[in-house]
Formats: sequence, structure tokens, C-alpha cells
Amino acid sequence: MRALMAGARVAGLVMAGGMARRMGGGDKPLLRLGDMTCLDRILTRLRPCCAALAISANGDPARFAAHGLPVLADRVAGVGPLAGVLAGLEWAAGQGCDVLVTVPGDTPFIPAGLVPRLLPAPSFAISGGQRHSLVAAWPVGCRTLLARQLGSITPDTRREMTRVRTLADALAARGVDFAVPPDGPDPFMNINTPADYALARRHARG
Ligand SMILES: Nc1nc2c(ncn2[C@@H]2O[C@H](COP(=O)(O)OP(=O)(O)OP(=O)(O)O)[C@@H](O)[C@H]2O)c(=O)[nH]1
Repeated sequence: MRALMAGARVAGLVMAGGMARRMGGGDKPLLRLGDMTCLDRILTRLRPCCAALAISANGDPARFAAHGLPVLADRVAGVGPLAGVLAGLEWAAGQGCDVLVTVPGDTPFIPAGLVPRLLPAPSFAISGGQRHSLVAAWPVGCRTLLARQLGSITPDTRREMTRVRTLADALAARGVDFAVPPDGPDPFMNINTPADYALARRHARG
């Protein structure tokens, strides 16, 4: 697929459709870090670079009402985050966007320059030698390929077809390396457990 260059019309999607089992449930994006939620921190960094923003989440959308953004529910059940990416790509196409940038809602320290560095799409972020498959820029045109990937799942292929990496590899997505500041935190540190949350609160205090 042709790489989409800077100058593309970009939509941003914060991924909040998971179950947060390791945190004991609830909405990780609504966790507070100082005077802002994790979601607010992410939106503040995405907003200047995005023509449209939305949240990928299931259940009652009212819990995100204060943000005044579209809340996109999964329309394919049981396939994990790629269901959110597909809903996001379909929504972004309706917004006249060429690129969808996805960011997990539990990743509060994304860099301000994330979106331009991820262009041209398709691409994904790397830090400290680790790949962050959901910190990514997707050409909106790849929704047909993704729908086909999710529509062709069999019991034997489920594991492979539901991996975010499978889509990125099919698109020959480019890895973009981000530096980890010596005094931390990793820009893509995510909050999975109460211990991660405690650490993130310390980092947010500086
Ligand atoms: N739309 C959508 N997003 C999902 C789904 N599962 C996970 N995600 C999102 O994908 C990202 C990575 O999720 P995981 O770390 O696998 O799951 P989690 O819910 O964050 O946490 P655990 O349940 O503790 O694994 C997070 O931003 C989740 O909100 C899903 O089924 N649908």
C-alpha cells in the first residue's frame, strides 16, 4: 500500500476497549495522574495534530461524555484491539481522513511529536528495543484488508489473525524508534497493574 505522507488528514483514536483485568477492572484512561486523567494527557498531545478524535470503548459511552468525543464500540466481538482499530478506520473514512493514529488509553507519557514522526503511514512505535504495535499510524484504506483478516478467522488461525502485528506485517509497516530519556519514563510506558499506576504517578509528579 502506498505510504501516506505528512500533509495527510489524520484522525486520532484512543484505545479504551479492554477489560483492564490486571488493574482489577475499570477504565484505565480515566485514572488520574496529578490534575489530569491519563486520557486528558493523551488527548492534549494528539489534538494539535489530528483533524478528528474519538475513543474506542465498549459499554456505556456516558462515562466519557465529559470529553465530547465520539465513542466507538467494537462491532466484531472476541477479537481484541483489532476490532477497535477496524471501527476507528471506518469512522475515520467517514471523517474524510487518510490516516488513523491509534494510542492505547493507558499510555500517559506519549511524546508531543508522536503524530508527525509516525507519518508516513503505515508505521508503529519502538522504544528501548520494544515494539508498541498499538502506537501506530494506519492508512484508512487498509480497513478492507483488516475486515478480511478478521472475517477469515478459523479456530486454527485465531491467535495469528487477532494479533495487531499481523496487520502491521501485512502492510509492511515501518518501525519508528523513539528515545527513552535517561531520567525516564519510557514514552510508551503503559499502566497494566496497580504497581505501574504508582510508578506513573511518581513520573507525572516529575
Ligand atoms: N476496542 C478494543 N480495545 C481493546 C480490546 N482489548 C484490549 N483493547 C485495548 O488494547 C490496548 C491493550 O490492551 P491489553 O493490555 O491487552 O488489555 P487491557 O484491557 O489494557 O488490560 P488487561 O485486561 O489487564 O490485559 C488497551 O488500550 C486496551 O484498551 C478490545 O477487545 N477492543
